[in-house]
Amino acid sequence: MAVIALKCPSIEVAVVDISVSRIAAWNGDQLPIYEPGLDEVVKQCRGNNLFFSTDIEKHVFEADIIFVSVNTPTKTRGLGAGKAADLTYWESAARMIADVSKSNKIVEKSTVPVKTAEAIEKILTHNSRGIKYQILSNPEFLAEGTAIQDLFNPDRVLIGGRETPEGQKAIQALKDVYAQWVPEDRIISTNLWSAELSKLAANAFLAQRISSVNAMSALCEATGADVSQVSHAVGKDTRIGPKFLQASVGFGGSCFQKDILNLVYICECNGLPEVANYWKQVIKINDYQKNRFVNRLVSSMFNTVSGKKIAILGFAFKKDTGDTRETPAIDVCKGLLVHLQPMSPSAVKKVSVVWDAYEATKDAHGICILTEWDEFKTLDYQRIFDNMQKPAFVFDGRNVVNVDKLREIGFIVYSIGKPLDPWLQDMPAVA
Ligand SMILES: NC(=O)c1ccc[n+]([C@@H]2O[C@H](COP(=O)([O-])OP(=O)(O)OC[C@H]3O[C@@H](n4cnc5c(N)ncnc54)[C@H](O)[C@@H]3O)[C@@H](O)[C@H]2O)c1
Ligand SMILES: O=c1ccn([C@@H]2O[C@H](COP(=O)(O)OP(=O)(O)O[C@H]3O[C@H](CO)[C@@H](O)[C@H](O)[C@H]3O)[C@@H](O)[C@H]2O)c(=O)[nH]1
Repeated sequence: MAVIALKCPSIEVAVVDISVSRIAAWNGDQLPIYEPGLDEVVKQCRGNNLFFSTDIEKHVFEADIIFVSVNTPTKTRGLGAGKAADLTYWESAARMIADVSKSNKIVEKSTVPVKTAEAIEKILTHNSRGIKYQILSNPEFLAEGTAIQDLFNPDRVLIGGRETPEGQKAIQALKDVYAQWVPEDRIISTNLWSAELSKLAANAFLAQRISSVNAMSALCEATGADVSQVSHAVGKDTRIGPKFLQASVGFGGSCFQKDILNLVYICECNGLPEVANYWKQVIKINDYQKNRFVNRLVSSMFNTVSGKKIAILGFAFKKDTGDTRETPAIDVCKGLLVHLQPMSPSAVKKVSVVWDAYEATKDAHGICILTEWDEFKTLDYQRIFDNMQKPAFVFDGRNVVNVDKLREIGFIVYSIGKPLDPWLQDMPAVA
């Protein structure tokens, strides 16, 4: 919304939220999320044509187009628990819109199950005060850490709407907003269901690439191949392409797992268990990869981490974001705590957080790199080695360190999908 405000000075953008603390932060000096370039955009527009408020009804009443971007987490209870998207927030927003809005254009910005627009349409129509609503699906494709660049220069903007004259008119109104900075040939319009499904499909395809390369990384370790070389060679095929082939400890973030589970649930509900199982494997391999990493670590360290200090470098789910939702680091840390013997309720207290990598690694037995922050590429590893217990281990879950250099210093190094350190060769790493 901040980028729309920046690119469309004639449009007034009001961002409203039920969270008082978040809105206060958006109006303050320290924005509630870290995202490169966002501060500049917000500070340039705020108070001019970009406003943050908790006065939801007032702004919804005044708006010509309403974007609904509420959270759609995985349901934790009841029908579809653990898979289906929880549309509670969406439904509550729709009911409020029906009560106060005078505009007919409602845009689905949140990632939602296919056919949500139909459900929303029903809520709105049954509560309408004479307005004939047009629901548009305009899913968001930005990635955290590169959000501003992604929004400035999107691969595509997708707008789905009804194939009626009124639907087409609404699509055109939203197209006119994006056309102020996005080339027209990148603004795609489809029917509603294609737009909703394309968002889930895109995330499933992206996550599938990561699970594919991660599955290869296990085979690389078993055979002596190097996953970076394999990715490079495979990605050179223009039909495959080089992006999203970086082996890792597993994908994280608030979107991939949630959206694939949602896709799986939709497949099951539509009587397509084979298709559901196909996509489930993407998540299973991701879980396998995180387990495999923990097992490698424990088995290398004489099969126990009790009484040991493990330094975790990086906790965010990727670099250049402060977001830790569904980060693989959570599962790795939990996995390590499970290996503590005896397991006690105080195990979680054995975790402490510090700012500095040198402090974290001091007297540690092992290091896990779980986020690919640039900082970790240029640390003084000799200094770190000198201050650690011996043998000193590095488990690189992001393939950021120079393995040869670290081995020269004296570290035992495990790097995902790379030829194994002799120390690890005879040790089991089954998940
Ligand atoms: N985070 C991303 O990078 C990203 C990218 C693409 C799509 N999405 C999708 O966008 C949606 C939102 O994701 P997010 O990461 O911003 O979630 P979030 O939980 O960080 O933010 C959602 C906000 O909605 C507010 N909210 C909930 N109900 C409300 C209501 N009735 N009225 C007003 N405000 C309400 C919450 O207070 C919260 O601040 C999800 O569907 C997600 O899948 C997110
Ligand atoms: O080659 C790769 C690329 C990514 N990742 C990991 O995959 C996760 C997701 O990364 P990324 O997709 O870059 O970030 P997100 O912000 O989760 O963005 C995804 O999810 C958003 C929310 O739906 C979509 O809008 C984006 O298009 C989609 O890329 C992170 O843990 C990355 O470390 C890898 O392990 N290897």
